[in-house]
Amino acid sequence: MAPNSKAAKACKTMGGMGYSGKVVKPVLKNLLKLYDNNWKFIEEENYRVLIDAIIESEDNKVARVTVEKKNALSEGEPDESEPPLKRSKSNNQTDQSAPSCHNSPQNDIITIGNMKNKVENQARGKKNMAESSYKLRQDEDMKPTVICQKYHQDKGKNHSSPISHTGLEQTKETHLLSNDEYVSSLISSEKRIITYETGDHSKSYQDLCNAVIESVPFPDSLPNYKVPFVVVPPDPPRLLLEGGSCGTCSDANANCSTFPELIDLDAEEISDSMGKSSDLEGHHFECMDSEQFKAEEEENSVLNASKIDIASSSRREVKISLTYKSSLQSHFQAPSLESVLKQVEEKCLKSYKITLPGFSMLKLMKDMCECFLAACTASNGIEQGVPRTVSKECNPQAISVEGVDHQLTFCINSDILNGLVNYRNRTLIEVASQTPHGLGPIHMDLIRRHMRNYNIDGYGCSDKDKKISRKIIELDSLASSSAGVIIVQKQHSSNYVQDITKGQEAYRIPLINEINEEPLPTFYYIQHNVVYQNAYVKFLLARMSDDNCCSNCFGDCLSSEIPCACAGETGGEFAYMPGGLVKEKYLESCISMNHDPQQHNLFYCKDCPLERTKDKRLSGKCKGHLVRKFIKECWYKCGCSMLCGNRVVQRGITARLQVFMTPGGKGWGLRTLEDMPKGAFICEYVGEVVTNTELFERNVRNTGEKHTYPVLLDADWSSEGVLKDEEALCLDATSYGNVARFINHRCSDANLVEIPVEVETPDHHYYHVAFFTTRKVDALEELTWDYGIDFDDHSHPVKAFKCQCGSEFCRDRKSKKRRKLRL
Ligand SMILES: C[S@@+](CC[C@H](N)C(=O)[O-])C[C@H]1O[C@@H](n2cnc3c(N)ncnc32)[C@H](O)[C@@H]1O
Repeated sequence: MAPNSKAAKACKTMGGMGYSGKVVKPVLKNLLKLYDNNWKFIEEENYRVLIDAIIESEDNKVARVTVEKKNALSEGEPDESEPPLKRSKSNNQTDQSAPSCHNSPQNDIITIGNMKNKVENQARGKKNMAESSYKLRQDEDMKPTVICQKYHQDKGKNHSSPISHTGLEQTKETHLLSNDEYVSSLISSEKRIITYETGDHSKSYQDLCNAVIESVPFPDSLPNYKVPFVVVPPDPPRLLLEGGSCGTCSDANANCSTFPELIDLDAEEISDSMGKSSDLEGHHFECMDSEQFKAEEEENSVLNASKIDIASSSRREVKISLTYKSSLQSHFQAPSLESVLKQVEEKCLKSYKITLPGFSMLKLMKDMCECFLAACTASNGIEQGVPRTVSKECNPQAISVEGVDHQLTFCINSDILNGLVNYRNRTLIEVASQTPHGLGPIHMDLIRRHMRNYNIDGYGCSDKDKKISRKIIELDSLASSSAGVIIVQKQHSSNYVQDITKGQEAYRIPLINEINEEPLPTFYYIQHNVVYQNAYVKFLLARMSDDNCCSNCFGDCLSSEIPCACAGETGGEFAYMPGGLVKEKYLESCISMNHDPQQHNLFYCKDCPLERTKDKRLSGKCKGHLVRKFIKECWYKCGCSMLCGNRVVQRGITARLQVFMTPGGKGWGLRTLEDMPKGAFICEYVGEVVTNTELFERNVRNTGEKHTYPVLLDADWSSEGVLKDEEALCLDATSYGNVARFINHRCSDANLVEIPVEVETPDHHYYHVAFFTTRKVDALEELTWDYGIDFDDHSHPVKAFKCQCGSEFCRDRKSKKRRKLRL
């Protein structure tokens, strides 16, 4: 279309919205100048940029009138009521949360501990953890995670993504400025700005960089420069999906259909993000020079906060802008980017004792960009065909989640459902009479996923229940694109917790109990292992030789043709496929180790610490320890990026999980809310790293508990010969743990297998226990792993539980017999 007709069309469209040509033309002219006559940016999303600019220009007019009036008033004119200001694009916005990874004998896993005085232990544990390599957060994050009904009152509390972990309030405006040509072109293609306040730097840095060793705090105070510096990543990160802008996609059709998944924001968050991001976009598209910026800074000198702005574009660029605002900025001079980076580097090196030889502020910023993109696109899911993103276009009215009762609104064909849907003799769905506008396939997809995540699956676990659930889920696929009926579903649950992680994981992990009145579990949710006092886990950089890491790599190691040094552990070949799934042959060998340990390399120690711990007086015969296969992931010291496909476990949980009360007497269990392919990472087993001796003492101290949560790390025994009791390490998730503590046991045909993952230590004394799927797992299936319990071994001081796994290969003969008799 010729430019003139484009302009005429724009004016006509704006005219339809009540803006006269007189108002539209100057704004349009400015925009064309700003965007280098690139109509694409102006036209997209039905002239959204133009509308925003018009509103802004109108606001400015009103503001000018107000100022003039005030001036006139101060000169003695009579007071008149001020005209109400229209919504301002750049100011008075509220917070927006960013959207944002045995086998053998019973000895391999000890399930003997009991925790009687949990609260006492938590307090004690907390106190004693001063020497931990990972410092536990001594603040509200450390309050027990799943406690009592108080948690339900936390509704509306912002859910923080890994990036926006701080969950801090925002100040009311944001500036991204640069005179740089490249930056201005970047600005013009921006689609999203997310603003974080940099109040709690250590936390946000820790989360952003996923630092696995000691947390390196983010610079406490950013340099007092008014013009923010902008970091432009040299190449678009390779793991991103073609055409995907992350976060808020301004082009709903283009992007949301590519990334149909919606992160569960509650109503408040959604409405905040709706309002905020559109405003931010409009604001950030402006490219101001330092003078303008200065003027605006002074205008807003009431604000005294530092902020980090992160923006991504449809061209898959990420921009980070750090702004420090101060009211005392009279003699401002813009520094060069290099000098700023240099100063910050020096500050980091000095103040935070960062001794990494290759530390660079620029790299840190790049990592931030990559983390941001990773969080937005959750590449793991993308690779598995379950793309995820947060979209503000996703019809905010459609989803609202509030405390105990959450409500979903979705669209199904009125021909199919009319009236009520009953489920288990109760009304599950009522048909309301509103007609939704424009609920298309994108929304349907979102809704379908939400239905899965939130409600229907919570109503039972039998196959029959599942079928009904699925049937209801399927109904939405029959929906017509626009005509339909809004179905309002309410779920009243006696025991429901929105997120047991309290925002620590990338996705919420809800807990639901529809079975009984079992009290909610009490423990501290932690995302990473913490080292208890006596456990010897020293993460020394010096021990990590260059042979152990790929310092020359850049980006995603898995995509390079020649595997890097990290693949050395798995015979020069990476254990992961490019999408992050464990390779078939590798997975199969880990599964077969568990099924048939005798066929594998077993190490028998002469004086088995495990047997010793069972009974101090007797030195029982070692039952053998598996010489395990390890996955080595690229590490902190490696040159590759945070998005590297060889950092699957480090990136944390990306699967949609739910803790639920099992119907078969196993207590709480964990299930997936989405189909998972074979070889997919589910979660790490996280807990306190304690010595075998400490675990034994804990068990003695705390008897009578129904459920226990320890796991033994025994992989080093073959390499170092006999380990002393105090050296053999265990993970105890009883008081401090993550979601893996809810995974129940299943004999032999469990759908998860544990694989040891080496991250920060080259020996196998300490490592990460990661769970991967042994086969394709359907949504709503309970996740299980084989604890390796020998139910015939009665020498153990604590009796093994009566296995209710229901597997045809159940090793608990008594349980099997009992079940048969019942049948
Ligand atoms: C790591 S916890 C698993 C979560 C636990 N169900 C809960 O409610 O917290 C291990 C405990 O769960 C129970 N459990 C796990 N698998 C079981 C099974 N197959 N049969 C019976 N109880 C089981 C046992 O009490 C065991 O000590």
